[in-house]
Amino acid sequence: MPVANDAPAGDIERTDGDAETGDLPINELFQSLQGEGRLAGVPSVFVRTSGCNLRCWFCDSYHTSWEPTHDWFAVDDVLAAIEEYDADHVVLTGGEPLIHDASEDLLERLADRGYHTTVETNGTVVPDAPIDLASVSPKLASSTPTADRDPDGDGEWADRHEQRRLDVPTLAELVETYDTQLKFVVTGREDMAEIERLLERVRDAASARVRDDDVLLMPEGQTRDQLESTRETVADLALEYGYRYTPRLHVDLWNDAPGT
Ligand SMILES: C[S@@+](CC[C@H](N)C(=O)[O-])C[C@H]1O[C@@H](n2cnc3c(N)ncnc32)[C@H](O)[C@@H]1O
Ligand SMILES: Nc1nc2[nH]cc(C(=O)O)c2c(=O)[nH]1
Ligand code: SF4
Ligand SMILES: [Mg+2]
Repeated sequence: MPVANDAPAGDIERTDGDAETGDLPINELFQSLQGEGRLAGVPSVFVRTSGCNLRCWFCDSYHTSWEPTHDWFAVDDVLAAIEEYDADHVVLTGGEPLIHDASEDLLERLADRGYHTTVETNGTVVPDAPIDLASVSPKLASSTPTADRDPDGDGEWADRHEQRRLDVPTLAELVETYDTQLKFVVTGREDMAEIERLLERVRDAASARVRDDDVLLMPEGQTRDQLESTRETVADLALEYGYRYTPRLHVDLWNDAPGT
């Protein structure tokens, strides 16, 4: 049973800190099954930081990007909350977790304690920290919040999002530094040309190999109903192009319930 409001995160002491104190803005902390990627199905503790440098129109974590909410917690208290669960795997996500320096501290200390760490990231920042699986989700043109798709306004974020969303040298460095999966949110066949082009550029720029096996296509959709209309198309594209398909297991199981 996924844990939401009664999670230990609700019990850990709130600090009045800010970024300069080394604290982290935490939106939620809960246990669930990893729903996406190579480790789908593995029980994991999720730490969701708040704040993002991008604004995907489809963001399923609206309260970490478009309208961020959080409390500030000392890294010690985040660790204590994680340790209350019987889990070996920790997933650091957001928002964009790597825009916070304190994420590096958290990752170091999780590694010291023997946890397997996955970081869910948009691939625009290279951290200086140990990570077991970098789960990188580069953002395609179809993610840009143009005026007709902006959930919050009139396309004010479109230019900034467009300028920041892809950074090939950063993606290449992530691939070289970490065991990496590249997990693309796919809205339809139109996305494939950009994925192919981007992979070619990353493969040219990186000294490490990117196998087709490390490339995952994930259907866009925040709810079961939305996935109903994208998953088969995306599965067919994975077969056609020879990439991996990843489900969104948590959405299949619990729809869009918080803390899952
Ligand atoms: C909320 S993001 C947080 C981590 C990081 N900011 C990123 O985008 O990778 C977590 C994962 O959810 C994916 N995601 C967000 N909204 C989605 C949607 N509507 N459908 C499918 N995947 C989505 C992201 O691409 C990413 O892989
Ligand atoms: N169960 C579950 N698996 C996930 N994998 C990546 C997630 C994320 O939001 O980063 C996520 C999430 O929110 N829930
Ligand atoms: S990069 Fe991640 S957290 Fe940021 S808006 Fe896109 S999906 Fe949401
Ligand atoms: Mg999620």
